Amino acid sequence: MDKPLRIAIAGLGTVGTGVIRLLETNRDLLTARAGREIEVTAVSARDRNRNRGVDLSRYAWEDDMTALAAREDVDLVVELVGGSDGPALALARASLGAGKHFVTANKAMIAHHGIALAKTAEAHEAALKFEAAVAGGIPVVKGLREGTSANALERIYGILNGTCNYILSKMEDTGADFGEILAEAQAKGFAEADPTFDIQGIDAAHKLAILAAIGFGARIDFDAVRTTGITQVKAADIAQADALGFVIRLIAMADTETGEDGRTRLLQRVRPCLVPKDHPLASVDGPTNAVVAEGNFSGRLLFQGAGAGDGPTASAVVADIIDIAREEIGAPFSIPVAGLEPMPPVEPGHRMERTYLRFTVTDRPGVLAEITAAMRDAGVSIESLIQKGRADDGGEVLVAMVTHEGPERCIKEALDLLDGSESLTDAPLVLPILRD
Ligand SMILES: NC(=O)c1ccc[n+]([C@@H]2O[C@H](COP(=O)([O-])OP(=O)(O)OC[C@H]3O[C@@H](n4cnc5c(N)ncnc54)[C@H](O)[C@@H]3O)[C@@H](O)[C@H]2O)c1
Ligand SMILES: N[C@@H](CCO)C(=O)O
Ligand code: NA
Repeated sequence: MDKPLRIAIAGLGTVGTGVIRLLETNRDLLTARAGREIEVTAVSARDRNRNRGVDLSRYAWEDDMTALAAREDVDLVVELVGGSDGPALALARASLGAGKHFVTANKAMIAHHGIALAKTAEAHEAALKFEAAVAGGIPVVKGLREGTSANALERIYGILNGTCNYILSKMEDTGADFGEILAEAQAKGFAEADPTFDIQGIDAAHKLAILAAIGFGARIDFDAVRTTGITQVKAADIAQADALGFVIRLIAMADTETGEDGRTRLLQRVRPCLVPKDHPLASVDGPTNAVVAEGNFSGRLLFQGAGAGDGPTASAVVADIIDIAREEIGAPFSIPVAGLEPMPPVEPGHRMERTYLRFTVTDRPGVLAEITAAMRDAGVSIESLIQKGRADDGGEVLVAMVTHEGPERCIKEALDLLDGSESLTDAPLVLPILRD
């Protein structure tokens, strides 16, 4: 048998502790699959004395995690700290620069610095792997790098944030308020250290940018992801969507089109959408994630499973370690960095969509006429419209509508016409309807 693969782990929180537990529990099976032993030699985290329920006494401890990269007894560094910059990035640069393989669950860092890190990895013939960074335990990075590699992909889309999905599906089941469910998701260990990354859609945007790069051969462009989170979604919208035959999910989607200049353009967006109840993504509940990839020969593929949590995320981290033990290095984004194409973003105004719109308005005569006139003037055709009762106190009521399919820019024009209207008491909510 080959020499053991010697690894160091930085970060011993939810995921780091899960990795240690998995390496211990499945030791024999991992040795057989990897073809050699996987041996932890050193670890680093903020607090040496915290009780994590795992025995760390056999491993060397480094207070400064960057020191792991310089250790002679380390072949591979695993980063489970988080943060796009700071110590995680310093560790990635130092490790790859020293020719050590590098495995991470850090989507923020890969979304911002993945290309530069992949270049360093290539230059030093080291592996850079991040299966756990996207959709936790689901092997979707591998699925796109290997499973769909024979296809031109038409679309990649799915549910990439477990916290938002947990909140939305819990709101659906219980009618409970947003805030208290977010606290539950935090307690269960799904949420990011700063949960605004989850609820504002930023975490899903990090993951989408990574998948788009792999799936479309694009240079990662995180700044081009058009991102809307779930904070504006009310329990009333969920009930309304239900009555219309939909659920609400935070959907991340990327596709491409050819611009007038002949260049391939990339559209990446994260937004809450109405999902028809018979769509496979509608039954994805709780912290589960799901990714759909549509290949020109494979047809629609659905990857589904746990997108967060210690066990599933550890499973993805250790799968990457096994690949490296087997010397399956590969290009981090499927093709060498020089081959990744810079793809300018699509301006999506011409895209055709059906849309759900919700207005919170003052309950007085003429309000509905004002809204429908704006729709008419902007060329938006209304498929159905619901006004929720009368407010007893003459206060606010909710007006919801679903439009026929039309160019996205018309919706924007209608909202611009209503901008500043004294009838609207809250910003309107616009939710596209996911098409099959
Ligand atoms: N929790 C999940 O379900 C999940 C799923 C997929 C990916 N991730 C990613 O995995 C990474 C780790 O997430 P987590 O949930 O385990 O986080 P966590 O907060 O539970 O653990 C982070 C660990 O890093 C250490 N750490 C943080 N800052 C440090 C610093 N400046 N110096 C030294 N040590 C430091 C902490 O002490 C802790 O041990 C993040 O990049 C996260 O986005 C998490
Ligand atoms: N905060 C992330 C963790 C998994 O990446 C989520 O909720 O999906
Ligand atoms: Na994954």
